[in-house]
Amino acid sequence: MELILKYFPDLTEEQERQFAALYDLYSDWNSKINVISRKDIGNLYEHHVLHSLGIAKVVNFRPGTKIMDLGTGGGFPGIPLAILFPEVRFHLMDSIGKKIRVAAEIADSIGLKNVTFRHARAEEEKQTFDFVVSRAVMPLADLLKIIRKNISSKQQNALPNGLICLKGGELEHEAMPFKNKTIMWDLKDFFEEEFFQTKKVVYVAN
Ligand SMILES: C[S@@+](CC[C@H](N)C(=O)[O-])C[C@H]1O[C@@H](n2cnc3c(N)ncnc32)[C@H](O)[C@@H]1O
Repeated sequence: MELILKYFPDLTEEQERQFAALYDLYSDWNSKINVISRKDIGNLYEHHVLHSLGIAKVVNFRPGTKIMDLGTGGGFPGIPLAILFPEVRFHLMDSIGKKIRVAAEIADSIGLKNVTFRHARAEEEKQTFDFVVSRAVMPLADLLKIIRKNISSKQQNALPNGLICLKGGELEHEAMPFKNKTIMWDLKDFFEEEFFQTKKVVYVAN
């Protein structure tokens, strides 16, 4: 939890309480339904919560922004982002019902009011959003194909509407076809922990 305050020192008491509650909630739920690797639960704040918040280091979403988290699993990156941006609306989707249930239970336990959940494949979602966020779900090209229908043409942020992904490792190849619409940031420029050395935030404009 100190790690979150190290990089996001301006949290309200409510946000601090919500982030702090995540450890016990994920430990408990993860022992019943696997949403993150069991041996990684001790690294919850670094590998999952702070990693998700990497998106907030590159874009500051305006109040009223609508965001879909495609393949959220147990709520990453959607839940940490929803805590950080209480005035932004998040729609968390996953095709596996028991995972989205964990995300919904955790959001309910910490009193998150700006999140909706849907158990379905993203291909079936018809609503539109300013951004789609995603971590560890599928290659960029496949994501872009699915979400083309979900990106609203009305702009309300400094960054034009599009896809924002958390990715690791070599990406030049994957992003090549969309090179002129892509911006990449290295998370090591924001977070000093070793885990972030190779991690990136990738944005593709719609
Ligand atoms: C490796 S997990 C990552 C979960 C989470 N984003 C995280 O980083 O912890 C990938 C998730 O994507 C979901 N998924 C894959 N294809 C999907 C689709 N077409 N629509 C919705 N969810 C999908 C899977 O059910 C799975 O929960």
